[in-house]
Amino acid sequence: SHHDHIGYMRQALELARKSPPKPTNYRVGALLVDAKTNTILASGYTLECEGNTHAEQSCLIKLSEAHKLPEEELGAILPEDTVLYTTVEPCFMRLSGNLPCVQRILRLGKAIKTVYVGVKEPEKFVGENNGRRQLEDAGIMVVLVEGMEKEILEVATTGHIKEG
Ligand SMILES: Nc1nc(=O)c(N)c(NC[C@H](O)[C@H](O)[C@H](O)COP(=O)(O)O)[nH]1
Ligand SMILES: [Zn+2]
Repeated sequence: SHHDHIGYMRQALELARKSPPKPTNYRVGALLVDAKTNTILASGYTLECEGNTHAEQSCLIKLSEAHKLPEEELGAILPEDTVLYTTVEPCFMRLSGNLPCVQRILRLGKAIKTVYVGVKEPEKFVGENNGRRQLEDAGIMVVLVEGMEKEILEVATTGHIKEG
């Protein structure tokens, strides 16, 4: 139910608050959840893992380390009802040139069934984010969990220079 989604999105937002503010990215929190058993498989926040990492990417890196598998092979071990919660929708392009999280999700095949997002990505860095379309074309549902947009964006943009 929406209530459960809000609960997980709140947890993801708490994770986002751990991210060190930076003017060139967003502070995001993410959870990989087994929706059948309601258990958290991995959590992550922006810059948690070594290097210039995204929240969703950090979840996958941690699972990759736990299972001693390359990230792109995690589809083999993820439960069939795996879903992703992320406070900001997965990136489709990154100014750093690193592999976007939409591609990381797509290369896992059918492993991730649904992506729950707290907000669409603002157009500040890369313009209109069309990643949602790529996910849906691959049969992955993208669901906007409404009600937390303001606080998610406040946390996401803490490191940004405020105009005016
Ligand atoms: N969903 C999502 N999770 C994150 O953890 C994060 N930082 C972003 N941010 C999206 C934004 O478009 C990119 O941060 C910029 O495009 C800069 O790219 P880098 O992050 O330096 O690779 N988006
Ligand atoms: Zn990303």
